[in-house]
Amino acid sequence: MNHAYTAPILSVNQLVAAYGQSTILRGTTLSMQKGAITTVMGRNGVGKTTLLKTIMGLLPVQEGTITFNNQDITKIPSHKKAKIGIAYVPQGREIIPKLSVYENLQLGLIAHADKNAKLPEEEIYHLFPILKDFRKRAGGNLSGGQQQQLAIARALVSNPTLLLLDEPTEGIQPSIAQEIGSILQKLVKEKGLSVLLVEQKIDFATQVTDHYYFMDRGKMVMDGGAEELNHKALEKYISV
Ligand SMILES: Nc1ncnc2c1ncn2[C@@H]1O[C@H](COP(=O)(O)OP(=O)(O)OP(=O)(O)O)[C@@H](O)[C@H]1O
Repeated sequence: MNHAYTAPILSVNQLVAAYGQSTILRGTTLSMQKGAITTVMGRNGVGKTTLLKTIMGLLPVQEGTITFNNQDITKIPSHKKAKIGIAYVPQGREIIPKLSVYENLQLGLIAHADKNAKLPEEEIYHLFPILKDFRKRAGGNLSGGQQQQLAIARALVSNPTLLLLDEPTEGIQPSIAQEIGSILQKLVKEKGLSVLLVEQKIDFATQVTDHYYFMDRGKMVMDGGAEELNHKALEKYISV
């Protein structure tokens, strides 16, 4: 595997994690460069979501280590991980449907390290203008793409340096997906954010990623720079 990184923000080393008796991560190893987008690809059920959950501390690590900014965070619980700068946008977004857009955004403050922090409304609405127009609308009344933007915006409210993002393009229109891709690239470029993305769509991944990993049955089996993202090779793995 190619590990030409100089300053990893996140290193996952030989991670093993399970749901009860069912082992899903079987020695997963990954290294992420600061200020870049790293994408994990792979078929359904190979353990991509489980990897994000384990990094976030929602599933215990059985073996292996997770290092974030040179700090061993293997055993740190998820709420503490949020406070040290890791944010997680799960698959399905988890917008609270009855709360307004504004109230959903406020929930992001819970994870902020500074308990007196205020909602950075201007910054959020600059990135996601649609959320300003809809700030009083119930979250449940937004389209899938708008909910995804809200979920990312809410995660940014905690001021993370690492964003874990699970299939943001699932079920949304290609044009909105492209918009989300551009916003992610902007965040990386302007704020130095690092993004660990789980994604099944090769077109989206090639649009945004700096480095990719390909996962199969709980392990990384291939990785490389964006320019090496080979459609044919990946399609062979991705198509079931
Ligand atoms: N809460 C759970 N309890 C038991 N098994 C689970 C649980 N969640 C996921 N699994 C199983 O773990 C395996 C890996 O699931 P995971 O969601 O990590 O895969 P994935 O690569 O993200 O796929 P997808 O794209 O479908 O989300 C699957 O076989 C799944 O059925």
